[in-house]
Amino acid sequence: MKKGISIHEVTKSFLGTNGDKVYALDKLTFEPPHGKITALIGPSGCGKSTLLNIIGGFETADTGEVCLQAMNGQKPCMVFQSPALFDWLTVSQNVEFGLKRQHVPIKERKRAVRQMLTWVGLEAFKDAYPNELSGGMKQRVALARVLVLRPPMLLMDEPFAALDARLREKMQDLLLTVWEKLQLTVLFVTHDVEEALRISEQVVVFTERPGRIRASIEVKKDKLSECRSAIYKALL
Ligand SMILES: Nc1ncnc2c1ncn2[C@@H]1O[C@H](COP(=O)(O)OP(=O)(O)OP(=O)(O)O)[C@@H](O)[C@H]1O
Repeated sequence: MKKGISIHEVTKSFLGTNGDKVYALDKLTFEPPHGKITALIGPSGCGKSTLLNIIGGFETADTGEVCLQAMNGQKPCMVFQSPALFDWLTVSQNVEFGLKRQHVPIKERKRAVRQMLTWVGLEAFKDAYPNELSGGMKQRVALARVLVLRPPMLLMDEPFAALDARLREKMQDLLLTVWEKLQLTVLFVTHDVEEALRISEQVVVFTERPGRIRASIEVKKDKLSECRSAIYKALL
């Protein structure tokens, strides 16, 4: 069976303040490469978050289809710009939460949480509460909390946009390290061309609203300046 995700002619509208329909996406079709990181970039309001919300099951498309093949019934997981942790739970309890809900046996749960906290470098903070953590640390907990569920696909909506430049780079490195271990399919919304070039193997540039795909650019690490120019050209 074919693996991965395909998005076919997805259209989505919302009701505007004057009662008219506002089209966020218009017959959007694309197939993100399986097991790779794809960056989605485009003008503000062109429907990038709407697309992630439809894939994640938080919104429904008016028409069109999103096919999630060979995911064994598992759902994609989403990471937002603001980490939204459970403030009353410790770091390890936050990471454990989803596994507990899935009734994963306690021994297995603890082992998975320990491993994930090591991956994101938060072992020393396992008993801390979210309000004791910096923004970057909270985002690492948010990442650990979804990765521990071993999702086949990760949807990331400007996850590092609120962090300062140095921390953002550290988080990008962390994402790449984790991605190398898990090889999951990632859709990553960003406004930052350099971030897209650094983390992804493909950059999809959207048109103005209603969002369609203007260009799909393969990132070749030995030809970064050509890729950069192609992205800026598509964004014009
Ligand atoms: N729940 C909603 N109700 C009404 N309009 C909405 C809703 N969600 C999104 N929209 C509208 O749909 C359009 C696309 O929004 P969306 O958030 O998907 O864009 P985006 O590309 O992610 O934008 P940004 O880059 O600024 O985050 C916008 O015009 C937005 O105002």
